[in-house]
Amino acid sequence: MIVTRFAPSPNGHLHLGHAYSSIVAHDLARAEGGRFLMRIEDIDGERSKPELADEFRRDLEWLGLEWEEVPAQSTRIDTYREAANRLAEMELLYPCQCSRAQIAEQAAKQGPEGPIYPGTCKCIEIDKDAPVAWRLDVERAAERIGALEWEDEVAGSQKADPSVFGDVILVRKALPASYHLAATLDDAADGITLVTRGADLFQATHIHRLLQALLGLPVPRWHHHPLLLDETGKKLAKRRGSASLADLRNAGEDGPLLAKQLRSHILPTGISFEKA
Ligand SMILES: N[C@@H](CCC(=O)O)C(=O)O
Ligand SMILES: [Zn+2]
Repeated sequence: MIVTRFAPSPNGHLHLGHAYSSIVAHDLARAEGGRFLMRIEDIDGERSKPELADEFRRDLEWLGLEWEEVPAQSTRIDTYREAANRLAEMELLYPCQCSRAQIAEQAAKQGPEGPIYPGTCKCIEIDKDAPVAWRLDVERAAERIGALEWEDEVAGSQKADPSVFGDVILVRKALPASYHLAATLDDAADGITLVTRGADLFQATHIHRLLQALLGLPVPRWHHHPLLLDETGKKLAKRRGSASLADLRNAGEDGPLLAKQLRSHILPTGISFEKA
């Protein structure tokens, strides 16, 4: 059976892009008589605002979607810690105390999400009194596992290229896990068979595929859908003034009609799909 999910982070309001994403995931599951889950990804420290989760539920309901909600990430901290310990025992993690500024200074290469960390801390003694993040030694991990592939319903078969982000952080300073570790573990625990999300997370899948191999997790398929862009050609974001679903809902807009239009790729003026 097909199981999809919508996994919003409660650090800002949902906008049209999220509406589209949740509808795509919902419909892909429903078309096959499968299950559609919502998981609140609330381990972003002070950026997580738990009260937004309730707003998200009202937004999805307003769109006319039905879902099963699985436990939020904040209830799963032990499983993240356990997985990080296993990777540490495999000697695949190393501590890093660099600041963003230091990394930008050290980096020689740019990745999809900014400077690639050059591994400077691999052999450095850590300061026991200062916060530590744990990075995956990607080259070592990839060597141990060998070549990997993954399947995207939209883009086709992919050869995993886990080095795209350099040595990613798996355990953040003062936070139990990074997005990569938490989402990969949760998708497995939730029995997700089709990971559905925006194309902005396409590259992240290379890392997730490696983590699955390292941790012996089942391998789903992926569906990375096109993003919605605003009138300036940038992806929708509340901080750039994109209307939130809560605003539209409170203004009395018709949620099911909006859902129907998004399904037919009819977008409000100024909004467009990113070209693949
Ligand atoms: N929580 C992530 C999405 C994670 C995912 O779909 O893998 C976000 O809101 O951007
Ligand atoms: Zn470092």
